Amino acid sequence: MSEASAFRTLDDADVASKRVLVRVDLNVPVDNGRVTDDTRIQAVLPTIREISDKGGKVILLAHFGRPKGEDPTLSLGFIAQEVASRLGKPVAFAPATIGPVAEAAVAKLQPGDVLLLENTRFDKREEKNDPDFVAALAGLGDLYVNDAFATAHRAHASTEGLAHKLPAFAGRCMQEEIEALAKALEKPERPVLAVVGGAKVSSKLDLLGNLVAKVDILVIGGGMANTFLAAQGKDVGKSLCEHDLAGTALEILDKAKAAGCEIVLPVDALAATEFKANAPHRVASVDDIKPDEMMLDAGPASVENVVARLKDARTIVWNGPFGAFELPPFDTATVAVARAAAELTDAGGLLSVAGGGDTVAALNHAGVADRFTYVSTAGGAFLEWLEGKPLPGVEALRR
Ligand SMILES: Nc1ncnc2c1ncn2[C@@H]1O[C@H](COP(=O)(O)OP(=O)(O)OP(=O)(O)O)[C@@H](O)[C@H]1O
Ligand SMILES: O=C(O)[C@H](O)COP(=O)(O)O
Repeated sequence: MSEASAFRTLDDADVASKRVLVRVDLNVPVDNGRVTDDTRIQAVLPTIREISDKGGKVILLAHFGRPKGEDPTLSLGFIAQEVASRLGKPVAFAPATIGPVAEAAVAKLQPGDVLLLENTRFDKREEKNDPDFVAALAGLGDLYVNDAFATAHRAHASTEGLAHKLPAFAGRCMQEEIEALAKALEKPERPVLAVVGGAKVSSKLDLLGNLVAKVDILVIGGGMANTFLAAQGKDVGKSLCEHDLAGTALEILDKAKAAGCEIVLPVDALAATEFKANAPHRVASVDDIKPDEMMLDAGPASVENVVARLKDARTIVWNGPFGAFELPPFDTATVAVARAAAELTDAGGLLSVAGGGDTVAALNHAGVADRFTYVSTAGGAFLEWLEGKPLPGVEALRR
C-alpha cells in the first residue's frame, strides 16, 4: 500500500452540496501587499477546483504570519482576491473565522462557491487546539479536507483538531506532497547534504539535533548560522541571531560530532549596517563583524565551501535561504548555491529536494525551481518529515 493510500482522499468524499472546510497554506511571501511568490496558492487550486466543480461549498481556512491576537496587518482579506484571480472565479471573504459573521457568510454559499475565512491565528485558541474553538469551526462545515502539508507539523485546531470532529480527507496537494517526498527520499543516495537556513531559528533549531543523525553533511546558513557562530563566541554584531539558544546550538554540534555528521558554517559574510536593498556592504570574515553590522548573506568563500561539498553529494535537501535574498545583493549566496544544485541535478549526479515558502521563492528568483528534482510547499513541515517525526496534521488523516 502506498503511503498516500493510507489516507482518505477526495476520491472517497461525496462533496456535492456539502459545506467543505478546506485547510490550505496561504502563508505566502508578500512585499508591500503584493504576493511575491504564488507557489502555495497555485498548489491548492486543484483541490479548490475539484470540490467546487463537484458542487461542494468551499470554505477555506488558513493562517498568515504569526499574529499575537487580531492584527489588521496580517488579515487574509487581500489574499481572497489573489486566490480568485488565479482560480478564475470569485472568492468571498469573511472578516471573521468563527461566530455570526462567519456563519452568515457560510449560509450564503451556493454549491460551487468559494469563501475564505479570516486568519485562523487571530484566535489564540487555534494554536492551543482548543476543543471549543475546534467545535466552533466544525459547526461551519459538514466535511474537512486538509490540503496544508506545509502546516501539518502544527497540531492546531484547523490542522489537527478538525480531523477528529468531521469526516476528514487529504486534499490533492497534501496527497501529492506525501507521495512525492516518500518517492524522492525513501532511500536517499549518500552522501546526503542538508542545507538549513532562513529566519525561523527558534522553531527549527531543535530539529537539527535529529537531522544530524540522518544526513552526512549539514550546511547551516542564514539567521540559523549566526546563532551557531554566536554560540561559538563570535561577535555577530546586529545580525539576526537567537543568543538565548546558544546552549542548544552547542548541543547540536556535539550530537553532530557523535553521529559523524559534518557541520558546515559560513566563514565569511556580506556585512551591512542597514537592512535594505543595495545597502553599502563589505565582504567580512565571520571573525571580523563590527558591533553595528549585520551579516545579511554568506560570503564568497562560504559559497565556495558549500559548492565543493555539493559536488561530492548525491542528495541535497534544502530549507531556508542563506541570506536576506529579497534584498539584492544579499541574494548572491542563495542564487549561487541554487544554480550549482540545479546544474548538478541536470548532469544526473544529484537528487535535489527543496521546500519552504521563502525557499521556493528564492529558487524561483534564481530561475531554477523547475530544475530541482522536487520542490515542496513545506519548510518546517518538510524538515520535521525528514527528521522522521510523525506530522500531527498528516497522522490525524490516517484511515
Ligand atoms: N542573514 C539573514 N539575516 C536576516 N534575514 C535572513 C537572513 N538569512 C535569511 N533571512 C530571511 O529568512 C527568511 C526565510 O526564512 P524561513 O525560515 O521563513 O524560510 P522558508 O523557506 O519560508 O521556510 P518556512 O516555509 O518554514 O517558513 C527570508 O525572509 C530571508 O530574508
Ligand atoms: O511557512 C510555514 O512554514 C508554514 O506556513 C507554517 O508556519 P509557522 O512556522 O508559522 O507555523
